[in-house]
Amino acid sequence: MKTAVVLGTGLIGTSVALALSRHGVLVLLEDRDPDAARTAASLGAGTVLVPEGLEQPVDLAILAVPPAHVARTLRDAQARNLARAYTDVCSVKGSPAAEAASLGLDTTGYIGGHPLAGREKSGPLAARADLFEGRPWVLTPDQGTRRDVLNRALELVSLCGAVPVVMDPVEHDHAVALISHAPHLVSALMAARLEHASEEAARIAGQGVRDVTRIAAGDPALWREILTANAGAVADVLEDYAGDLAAVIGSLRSLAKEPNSPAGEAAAEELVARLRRGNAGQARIPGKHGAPRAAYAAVPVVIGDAPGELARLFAAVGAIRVNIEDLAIEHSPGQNVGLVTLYVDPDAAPGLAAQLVERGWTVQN
Ligand SMILES: NC(=O)C1=CN([C@@H]2O[C@H](COP(=O)(O)OP(=O)(O)OC[C@H]3O[C@@H](n4cnc5c(N)ncnc54)[C@H](O)[C@@H]3O)[C@@H](O)[C@H]2O)C=CC1
Ligand SMILES: O=C(O)C(=O)Cc1ccc(O)cc1
Repeated sequence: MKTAVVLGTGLIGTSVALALSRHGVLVLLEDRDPDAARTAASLGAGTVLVPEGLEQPVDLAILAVPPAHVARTLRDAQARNLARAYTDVCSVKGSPAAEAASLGLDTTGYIGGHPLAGREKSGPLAARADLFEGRPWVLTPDQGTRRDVLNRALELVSLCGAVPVVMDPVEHDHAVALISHAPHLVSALMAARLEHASEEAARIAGQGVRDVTRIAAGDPALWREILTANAGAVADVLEDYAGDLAAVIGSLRSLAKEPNSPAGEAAAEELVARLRRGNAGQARIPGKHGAPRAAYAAVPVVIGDAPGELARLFAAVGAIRVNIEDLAIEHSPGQNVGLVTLYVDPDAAPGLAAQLVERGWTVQN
């Protein structure tokens, strides 16, 4: 790919443009908000497209606009003969394709796309060239999609460092309802419980509540569009969730009323069964770069809140010659220690823990 146009230079469009520019692709930028395109250009994402600026169609146009704008942006771009192939990055795939068909557009030159990577921030200033590195990128070709269009989209995915996954649009929308859209709402509803929390409660917030609510910081205007475009599938997931929630509340009420009775015991068992199903579901989430989650052993190490502590720990693990496969850091402001959980080969874990203790580190059991 030598040339591309990015239409919509927000978080995702600018991230794509940065990745392509770094690979030497000449990228032209356009946004209905001229400031967004200028900002993206100033970040090194490409050059602002001027109306008379295109002598011939570019190799690929990437539509990175909100869901309800995809089909109309495709119509306008095709009318301007902007590109030889078109794709989008929208979080839903069924409705833009249906709208494109109903507008009578040339859908042979268009392939739906969706990078499964994002941030809870919007706009070009939140963009990152490496946002898609190792992440799945769904493509939804249909029987009419031209082979050169599919290949161009595959090249885009590869230049962004992502992993292509081919899916049917309807199957995609059900999948993202489960793994992205319903979780977003659950996160938002949980975070909303904190709106009127006392100062004291907010101050002691730890890593768990941060993990559960991180995506609740997303842009409500964009999420309104995503949820509108996938409302039925998201409602299906949340209906099942509501059933579980009602059962859990029932168990907790029994426990609160008579914890030491047979009924309380049954309620506790019921809760544990649901927590175990949570363990099982969580274990289905693939590890880094989409690889199957390996059974790593966790070695939790307490570190002091001082500059260079993390580097000192890594150097110690390196000297013990153990590879860190994954890492989690728990740190709550106001506390003078943090907990670093090192995930390592299970065979190496006991030796690593013992040697770290020998070197003066505190390893939790
Ligand atoms: N935010 C996220 O984490 C992810 C978003 N997506 C999808 O990427 C697309 C863009 O989302 P973000 O970059 O997050 O939003 P954003 O709000 O950061 O950027 C959207 C940009 O599109 C521009 N725009 C809106 N309508 C336009 C039109 N008709 N013509 C030209 N420009 C127009 C806006 O001015 C804005 O600069 C959406 O379809 C979203 O579903 C996909 C993966 C992750
Ligand atoms: O922030 C995160 O972890 C996300 O998962 C963001 C995200 C939002 C919307 C998408 O269509 C894809 C990814």
